[in-house]
Amino acid sequence: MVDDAVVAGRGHAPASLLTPDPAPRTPRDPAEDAATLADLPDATVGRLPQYLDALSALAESGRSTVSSDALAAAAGVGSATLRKDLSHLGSYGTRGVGYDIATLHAQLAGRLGDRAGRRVVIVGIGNLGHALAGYGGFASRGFRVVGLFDDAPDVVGTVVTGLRVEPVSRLGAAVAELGATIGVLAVPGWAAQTACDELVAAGVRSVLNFAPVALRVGADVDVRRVDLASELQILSFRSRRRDRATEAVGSGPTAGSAPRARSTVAAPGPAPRLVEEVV
Ligand SMILES: NC(=O)c1ccc[n+]([C@@H]2O[C@H](COP(=O)([O-])OP(=O)(O)OC[C@H]3O[C@@H](n4cnc5c(N)ncnc54)[C@H](O)[C@@H]3O)[C@@H](O)[C@H]2O)c1
Repeated sequence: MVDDAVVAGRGHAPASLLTPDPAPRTPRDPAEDAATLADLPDATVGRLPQYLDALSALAESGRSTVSSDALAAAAGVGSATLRKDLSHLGSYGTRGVGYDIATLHAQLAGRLGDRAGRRVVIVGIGNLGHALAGYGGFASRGFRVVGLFDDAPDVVGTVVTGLRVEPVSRLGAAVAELGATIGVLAVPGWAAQTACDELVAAGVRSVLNFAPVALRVGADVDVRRVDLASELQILSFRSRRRDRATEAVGSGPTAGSAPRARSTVAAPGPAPRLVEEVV
């Protein structure tokens, strides 16, 4: 039997900002809620975790309010972007005071759904599965890892961060028993489609896929793929493009009347950017 344990660990949100689980749900008008969520641009949703991290850090430093400029700087986005994002959520702050950190944190966390203590199962408990099972960042965002699954006989039955690894044949029954709504795939690429199909058959509609393959799913299933190798490739490409642009500036017609040697270091780099893209 799988223990219903919260994986403990280092958290991003200070205790004062964490909502206990199960959390009291604020009564809302479901129709209004659905409309608000549907209207929220994906790019805004993608930045909400950055705002949450920044608010947590500000709360940890003892602050109770923050200006939009300071919050934007802490989150690494432009002020106009932050104000626009928060206006989608109906958060405008108070002139001269800014935003109340605890209130805004609760509002953003609620919009992202982490007040519901959403339950996560991980399929594939190898190197990555182990690391994910012990990742404190899930718990601090209100996600509970409630089930671990694998198909290797030497892995099934072992205990990882307090949870006993179950055979994938138990997935269907266990997902229902555990109330899991999110599945994390940490299996090899060749096994990912089958494992995904098993998750979907078990009733899971949200899948975080770490395997380096594109998964085929129905329209009612949401898959997010995390691929660190691709991110490295993109960084590498951008670095090459930056170097080429620097070279072009150094050797172009506006570079001066005297012929210049091509150089990759002559031109000053762009001003440091605060924006850090989330993988
Ligand atoms: N996205 C990323 O940035 C990133 C980083 C590291 C690894 N990965 C990917 O994550 C996956 C796991 O990597 P790893 O290093 O942990 O591999 P691993 O070999 O250590 O672990 C894979 C685990 O999956 C299990 N497994 C295989 N088929 C299964 C199935 N059908 N059902 C259930 N369990 C099954 C294996 O028994 C094993 O325990 C790979 O696809 C790898 O490419 C992605």
